[in-house]
Amino acid sequence: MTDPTTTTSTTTAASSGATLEQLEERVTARRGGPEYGHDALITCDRLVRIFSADGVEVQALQGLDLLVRGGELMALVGASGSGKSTLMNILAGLDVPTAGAASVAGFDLLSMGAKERLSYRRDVVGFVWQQTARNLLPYLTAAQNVALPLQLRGRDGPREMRGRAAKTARVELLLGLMGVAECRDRRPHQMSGGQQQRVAIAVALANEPSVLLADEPTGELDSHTAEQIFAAFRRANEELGTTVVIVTHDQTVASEVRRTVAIRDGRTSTEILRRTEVDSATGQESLVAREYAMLDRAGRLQLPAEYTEALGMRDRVMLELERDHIGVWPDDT
Ligand SMILES: Nc1ncnc2c1ncn2[C@@H]1O[C@H](COP(=O)(O)OP(=O)(O)OP(=O)(O)O)[C@@H](O)[C@H]1O
Repeated sequence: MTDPTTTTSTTTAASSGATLEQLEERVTARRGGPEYGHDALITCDRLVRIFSADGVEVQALQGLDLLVRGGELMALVGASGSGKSTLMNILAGLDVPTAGAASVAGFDLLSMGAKERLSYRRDVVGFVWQQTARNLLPYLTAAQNVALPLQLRGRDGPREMRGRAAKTARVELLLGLMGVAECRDRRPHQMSGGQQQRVAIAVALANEPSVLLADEPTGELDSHTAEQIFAAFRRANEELGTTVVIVTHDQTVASEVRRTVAIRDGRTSTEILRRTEVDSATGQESLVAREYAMLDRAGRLQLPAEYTEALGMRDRVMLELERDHIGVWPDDT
């Protein structure tokens, strides 16, 4: 490895030595490449959301990039105020970003009109909120709550779902899948918090959404009940193929998914991927987790605070391009 202290210019290391023709070729090749997020179900591209309250601006999202592929079950984590709920409200179609781009299942979340937004919220995304009371209508039974979205879709829905028998069958199927079939004729106040949340997931799944969004769905529940709720999300993901995004503070939930994305100061900062590895000698399976930092489209990287603080890195760092990695050193001038 070269001694970083002798390096005078590092930012041009990647391009130094390239001829003008080679640089032009690289730019042309990049232009012809696939669009960002072309194969993703959810694409957030440099998403910005600024709130103004009493003349004060709050930048809740500061250029957030996120791609979620169809069929994923993933968790979003982050400190209070990092922008998780703001992102969920945008993905749910309840709020509109200030700038950037966001699309879900081909719907452009910035440009869609009122009518399109309504059908997006009714048919493309389902959501489950933390407050159990917010998810269900108190004067309807569990079965009636699940049937409501099907009735609201009415004539716009698929032909095979228009008859009363088909609707009843779907309600039964979803309540069964969520393990709350016995609650079908009960109103919310006659159910436990956990049962209410599982009925809420059934409601959210009624119109076969592409994406199920949940904002702290286990926040009001004890850990055993939280596990049951998480198992219900997993069943929705595995048996119905629904893409699931869960915002959670719950470490158990976050560690049970294959992908956990952390948000910091309105941007995605790190990501943990978990995969099953089989020991070639013993044949034993184990779950291996690996943490990654996010590199945004402009090449910006957020270094973990504990790393930069440990080495006293501030304002400026030195970079060195090596054959298979980039070195980062504290500025010693
Ligand atoms: N409607 C609003 N008006 C003004 N500021 C807002 C509004 N909604 C959110 N904010 C601010 O935006 C930032 C991000 O808030 P957000 O609710 O998205 O964070 P969060 O990560 O979900 O936090 P928590 O985990 O506490 O729910 C915070 O500083 C918050 O005060």
